[in-house]
Amino acid sequence: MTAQEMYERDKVAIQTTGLSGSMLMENAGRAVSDDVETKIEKHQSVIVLIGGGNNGGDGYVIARTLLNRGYQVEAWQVVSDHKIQGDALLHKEIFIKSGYPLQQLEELGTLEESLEQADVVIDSMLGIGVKGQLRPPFKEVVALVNKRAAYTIAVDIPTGVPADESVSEFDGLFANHTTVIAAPKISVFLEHTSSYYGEWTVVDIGLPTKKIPNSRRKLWGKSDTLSTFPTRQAHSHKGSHGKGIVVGGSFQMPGSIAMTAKAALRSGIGLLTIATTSNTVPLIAPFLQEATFQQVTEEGGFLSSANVVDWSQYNGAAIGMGMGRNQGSTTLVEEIFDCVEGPLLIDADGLYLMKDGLTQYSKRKDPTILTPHPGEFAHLIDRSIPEVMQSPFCLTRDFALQYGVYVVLKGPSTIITSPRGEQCVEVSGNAGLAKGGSGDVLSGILLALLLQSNSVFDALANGCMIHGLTAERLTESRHSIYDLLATDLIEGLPNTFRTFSSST
Ligand SMILES: NC(=O)C1=CN([C@@H]2O[C@H](COP(=O)(O)OP(=O)(O)OC[C@H]3O[C@@H](n4cnc5c(N)ncnc54)[C@H](OP(=O)(O)O)[C@@H]3O)[C@@H](O)[C@H]2O)[C@@H](O)CC1
Ligand SMILES: [K+]
Repeated sequence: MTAQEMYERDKVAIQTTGLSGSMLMENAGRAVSDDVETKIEKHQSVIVLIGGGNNGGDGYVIARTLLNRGYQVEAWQVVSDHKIQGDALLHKEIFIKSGYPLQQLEELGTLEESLEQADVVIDSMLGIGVKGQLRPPFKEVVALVNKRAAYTIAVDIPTGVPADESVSEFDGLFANHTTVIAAPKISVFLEHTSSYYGEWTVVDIGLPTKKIPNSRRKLWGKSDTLSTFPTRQAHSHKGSHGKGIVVGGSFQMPGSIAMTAKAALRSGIGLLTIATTSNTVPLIAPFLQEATFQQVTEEGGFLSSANVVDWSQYNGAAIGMGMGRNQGSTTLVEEIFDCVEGPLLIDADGLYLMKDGLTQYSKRKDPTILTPHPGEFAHLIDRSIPEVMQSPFCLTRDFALQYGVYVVLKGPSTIITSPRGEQCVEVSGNAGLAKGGSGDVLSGILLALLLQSNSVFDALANGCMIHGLTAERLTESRHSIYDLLATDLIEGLPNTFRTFSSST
C-alpha cells in the first residue's frame, strides 16, 4: 500500500462501519503489543518513544498494554504537549489515568542516559505521515537510537522512512524488527528502504475487509500458490501440458539455454524443443535427452534469421537466454514476434534485441512477458538503475500499460505486473540466487507453468514462488547462499513441486 491508500482504507472503514479512529488505534496498539511480546522478555527494560501524530498514539496504547502485562516500560513523549491531539490525546489520557508515568523529552542527554540502560527500544515516533527530511527533535533522537545497540522494534514503519517509492533523501531509524500495521507499505520492498525495516511482520487491526477498497497490489503468498497451482489430470498426455520452444544460446554461452530447457522439463512441460546454434547442440544435447532440437541459421556463432522453424506448431516460446547481443539476431526476434502463437517470454539478451521494436512488438494478440532484472529494465526505458530501484512499482506499471505486456521485474522482491496494471510482489528466495544462471532457470519454470495454467498472472507469480522457495529449501539443507548454483536449483525443483502439485 501507499500511504494514501492506507489513509483511504482507514477512512472508508470508519465511515462505513462506525468503527472510530480511536478504536482502530486501540486495535493497532494491542496487535503490535502481542507481536512485541514474542520478541522480548519480562526482565528486559523497554523504552517506548512517542511522537506527535497517530503513530505516537499507537505508542501510548503499546506502553499501557505492556505495562498492564507486567513489562518494565518507560514511555517517552518526544514532542511538546500541544502536538498531541485527537485520538492520540485520548490515548495519552487513558495512559495517564491508568496510573503510569510519562517522561517528557526536554534535553537529549537525559533520554540518552535512559537509552543506554534500555534493552529494547520501541519506535512509535513517526509512521506513514512523515514528510520530507526529519526535523528536530526526531533527527537527533533517531541518530541516538541508531548508534545504540538495543534491540529496536519500529511500529508500522521505522521513523523517517518514507512509505512510498520515489523518495531518495531521508534519515531513517534502523530497526531490528518492524511490526507493520494492516498491510505492508511500498517501502518494505525497495532496495534503498527495506534494510531499515529489519525483519517484518504484519498485524491485523480489524479493518473490515469486505468494505474497504480492493488493493491494486498483492503480496503473493504460499496460500495463493496452493490455491492456483495447475492440477494434472490423471488422463492427460504430453500434449495436454504444452509444447514449448526455447530460443537462445551462442558459441560463448551454451549453458544458459540448457538450464532454461532443463528447468522447463523439470517444471512439467509436455514437450520441449531447443532452437539454438549448431555448435551449441552437441555441447548440451547429452544432458537433455528429453528435448528435441532445431538448428537455427547463424552468423559468427550467433543466431540469425531462422526461417527453418515452423513456429506455429508450438504453444509458447521463451527467447533470449545466452543469445548474445549481435544485431544480426534482431531479424530472428522479429520473426518470432510475428509467428509464435501463445505466450511469448523474452529474457536477457532478447530484451536488448527487442528494444527498438517495442511499439511494433506490443501489437501481439497473445500474452507477451518480459522478465528483466533492474539493469535490463533500466536499459529498456532509458533510465538509470538507481531510478528503477527507487520507483519500481510505478515504472513497471507505466511500461506494462503502455506496451500491453506483462513485466516480471526480478530482484529480492520480484514485482509482477499485468498489462492492465495489476501488480503482485513475491519475496521468496535468498542471496544464493544472486548469481549467473538463476534467471535462465526462472525462464524455464515460467514457460512451463505458462503452458499449464489458465492465468498468465498466476503462472508468473507461482513460477517466481517455486524458484525462490527452491533456493530457500536448498540452503536450509544441502547448500549455502555461497555455493548454491543455478544447476542445483534445477535439481531442487522436484522437492518444491512435491509440495504444491496434485493430480485429479
Ligand atoms: N486511523 C488511522 O489512520 C490509523 C493510523 N494508525 C497509525 O497512525 C500512523 C499515521 O498517523 P499520522 O497520519 O498522524 O502520521 P504520523 O506518521 O504519526 O506522522 C504525523 C506527525 O509527524 C510529524 N512530521 C511529519 N513529517 C515530519 C518530519 N519530516 N519531521 C518531523 N516531524 C514530522 C507531523 O508533525 P507536523 O508536520 O504536523 O508538525 C505529525 O505530528 C500510522 O503509521 C499508524 O502507526 C493506526 O493507529 C491505525 C489507525
Ligand atoms: K515508527
